[in-house]
Amino acid sequence: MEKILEVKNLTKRFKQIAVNNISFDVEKGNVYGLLGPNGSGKSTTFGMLLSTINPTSGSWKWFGKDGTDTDTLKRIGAIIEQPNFYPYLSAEKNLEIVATIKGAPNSRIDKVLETVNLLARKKDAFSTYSLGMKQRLAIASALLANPEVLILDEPTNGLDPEGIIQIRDIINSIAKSGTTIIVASHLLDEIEKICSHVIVLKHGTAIYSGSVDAMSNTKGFFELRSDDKTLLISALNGLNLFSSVKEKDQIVIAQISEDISASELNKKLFEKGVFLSHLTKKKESLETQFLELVKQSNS
Ligand SMILES: Nc1ncnc2c1ncn2[C@@H]1O[C@H](COP(=O)(O)OP(=O)(O)OP(=O)(O)O)[C@@H](O)[C@H]1O
Repeated sequence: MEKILEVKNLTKRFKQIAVNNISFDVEKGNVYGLLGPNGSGKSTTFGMLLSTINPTSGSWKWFGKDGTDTDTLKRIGAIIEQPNFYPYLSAEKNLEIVATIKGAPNSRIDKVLETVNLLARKKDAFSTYSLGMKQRLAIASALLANPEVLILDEPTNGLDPEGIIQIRDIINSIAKSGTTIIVASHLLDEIEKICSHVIVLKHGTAIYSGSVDAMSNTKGFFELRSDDKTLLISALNGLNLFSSVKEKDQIVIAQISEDISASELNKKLFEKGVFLSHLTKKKESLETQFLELVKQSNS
């Protein structure tokens, strides 16, 4: 798989450490999330990768080339802060100005407005746009020069639920067209819905880097109940299928280490003389696993 970005031991220290020795790769065609609470170093990371903040140490390559020069920047569409559009000009006229600055052809304007669902409103003044429409226009503007990578910093900040869904759908459709996307967010739900890969930042340190699927890749657990709890627990322990067997509020919880279906387990327990009054197979939500990950990094 072609590498778009390779980051090695990137560090930024202001008075305090903002980004602490992070390394990750971005492969072509995927959507990467930089996930972390406010102040965890997301914007600083983008700033360094876009050459607006000097790193303290570390290195990176865009498209196999060291650092970020002007040629590289032409291949990247980024929205780090709300761009300044002229309020009294239409979306179309604003994009004409951006197209001239970026050297993009005006023929791209309708195409990018269509991508962000603003084509029908292109003649309207920017000042009449809702916050969600303004954000969508910013995305259109970043797409004008047909970038290979799109970088978005908290793209749904301040938007209502409908606006959030619209932005999310647009990001998903841009990703489907093959553009690599790196998006920073403090919202786990957003990352889960948009991204294939995630780098979790905490106080500037990457505490997880990998696929979103792998982050949620536990086999889950069974909840079981039986009149003879002692026999149930000893039978479960004897099966060697579980990493732990615990009791919680009259329910026995068995963390699965070897894949097994509920019906297979029921049969095995029945053979050992255990009669179940309750059996369900569950999986922790990504949120629970995320909190577990953050907790582990504290210890
Ligand atoms: N110019 C600066 N001077 C001093 N400290 C800074 C500067 N920029 C950022 N920081 C600090 O670096 C840390 C990381 O900030 P950063 O903005 O990168 O985090 P973030 O995850 O993007 O959060 P947010 O979403 O709130 O912007 C914070 O402690 C912040 O106060």
